[in-house]
Amino acid sequence: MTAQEPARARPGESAGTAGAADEHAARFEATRPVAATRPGFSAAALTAAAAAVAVLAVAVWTILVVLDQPGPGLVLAAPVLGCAAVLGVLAARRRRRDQATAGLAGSMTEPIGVPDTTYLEVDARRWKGGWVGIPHLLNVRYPTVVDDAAPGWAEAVARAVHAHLGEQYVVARHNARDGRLTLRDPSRSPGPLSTQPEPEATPDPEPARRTTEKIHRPPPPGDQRPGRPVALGVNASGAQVTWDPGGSHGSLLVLGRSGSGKRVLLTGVALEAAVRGWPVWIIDHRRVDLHGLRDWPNVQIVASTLDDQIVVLEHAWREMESRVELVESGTSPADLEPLVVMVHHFREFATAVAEAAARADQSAAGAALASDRVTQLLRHGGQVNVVVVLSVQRADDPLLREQHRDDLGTVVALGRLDAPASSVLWRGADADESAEPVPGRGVVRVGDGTAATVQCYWTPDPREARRIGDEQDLRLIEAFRPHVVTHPVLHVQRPRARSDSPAATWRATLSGELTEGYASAASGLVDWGRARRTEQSDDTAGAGRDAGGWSEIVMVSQLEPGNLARIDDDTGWVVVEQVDAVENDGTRLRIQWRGSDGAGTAEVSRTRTVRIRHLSDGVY
Ligand SMILES: Nc1ncnc2c1ncn2[C@@H]1O[C@H](COP(=O)(O)OP(=O)(O)OP(=O)(O)O)[C@@H](O)[C@H]1O
Repeated sequence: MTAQEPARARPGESAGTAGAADEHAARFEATRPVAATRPGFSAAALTAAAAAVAVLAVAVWTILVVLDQPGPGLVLAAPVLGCAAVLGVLAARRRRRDQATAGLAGSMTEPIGVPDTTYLEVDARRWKGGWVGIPHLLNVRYPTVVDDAAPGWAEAVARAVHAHLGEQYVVARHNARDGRLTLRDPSRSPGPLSTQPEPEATPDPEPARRTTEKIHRPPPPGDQRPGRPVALGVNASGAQVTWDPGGSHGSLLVLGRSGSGKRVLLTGVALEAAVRGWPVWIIDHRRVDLHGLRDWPNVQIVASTLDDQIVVLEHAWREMESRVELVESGTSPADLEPLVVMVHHFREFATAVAEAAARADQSAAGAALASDRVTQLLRHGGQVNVVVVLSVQRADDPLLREQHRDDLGTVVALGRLDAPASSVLWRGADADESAEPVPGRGVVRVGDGTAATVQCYWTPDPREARRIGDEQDLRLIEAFRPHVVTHPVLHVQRPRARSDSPAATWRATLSGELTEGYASAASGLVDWGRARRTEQSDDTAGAGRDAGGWSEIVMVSQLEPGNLARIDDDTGWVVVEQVDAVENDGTRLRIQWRGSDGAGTAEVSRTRTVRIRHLSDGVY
């Protein structure tokens, strides 16, 4: 052990020398908790309260007897005495529970590795079974100098508690940095969450290292059952945690501060939805967070300007309304394909809409447009397969208030929550639930079910993955690329505003439409429709012909003979004739191409990106 290492405290171990033992004791001494903080009234406080109430009852009775009113005296004193008796009983139970907790702490000193129970704070909760009962949740604080890094340390503590109480416990959470361990009765763990590994779940070979490393999203199974739940991540025991968009808790709210992993989780959800063939509409309020999903097959639109975002939200709401009408006229909801509507940074978006409405002199209804639409989508969308996925940054967001709680479905809270937020979010039931501030680490809760820790899967942004060229990320992205585009790209078409006034612009925005294909004024990222139109305008005979089709960026390693590609600016658009490996160079490919000005060969890095064009046949 080096001088910097913390003392390894194991009762029963003989310290090498008296000096070392003293040093060890001194180090522990400094970590002794000042006073155990226990929630609720102490047994002494309850006893004192019982005595005070009993004295009050006797005093009331005595006064009324002196006033020659023994009957009313008895009527008044009896219930007060009853209260005193109840307080006395509670005090006695509290004392018994404190004794049981002290016994529990005693059973934990050895496996935890502290000299005695004064170094531990044991907060025992959810007592059930009999008058005193046994606690079903144990929050333990121990000194951070304890050596808790050994494999199986936390499980050994759980076993010791099991031996002491005869009730089995599992490790719900272990925060080594702050010296906190939470044990709970395993019967609480199952619930709506999938705590058993799904058949396709990839077992984590090194669970102990999960705290620090990315866990890559498992590739989609060959069998693309549309109803298959969406994987979110893994729980503390390595089992896959999933979200069922088609279930009764179909919407997903992702809560977390900046950098906690909201964008990464939303990217994963979008890819999972797209590979199932579901259309995905995205409102990306910060404009660039999810723009890597633009042009991704089945992601129909990533709206980045406020006007476009309002149109997308309006359309999602209209889509929901028309689906409701369909169901009313006899269509089975099961026949309605899921539509995933994602709003990243919902609160900022709603505030921006309210400000735009105020500038346009709109009524309160205009200002609340985003909140109202989202609330209605949350409330009714699930019944007609319009699935809402939202991200927000703050746990005190009005959306999380009590009146919306039943509509929220599945909630993933990433990172650490402060106690009041946690208590509001989990309705006080698991007020201690909060995850460590590790990116992607969170607590997930489905409806009113049990909250569980989750490490969300890492999902790369498709565009970033291509730019960086990380092999593993690129493989993952390719595994998720849908083979067939079942839902064409959409763009917003707005009527021209009658004037430049904010009110006219607002009205024009609200009557905007979502139209198939790319906008003619779109950026160079989506140039196929525009390029075709330009060529046709030169050729007057071709005017009015189909201008469908789109382009996308792919890696050179994805090029196939027959692709229409722009290998570089010199070649312009050419047809790929053959793609071969370069001898003795695994990093490059030889591409034979033919263009309008002749043919040629180019040796290009496998991971370089090129743009290819597709005709609008719906098939990649
Ligand atoms: N599941 C994850 N596994 C590993 N690393 C992650 C995970 N999620 C996020 N990260 C890391 O954290 C960084 C920030 O994540 P992300 O951009 O998703 O945060 P955010 O909550 O969307 O932030 P903001 O609110 O500022 O947009 C990522 O770039 C990545 O490095």
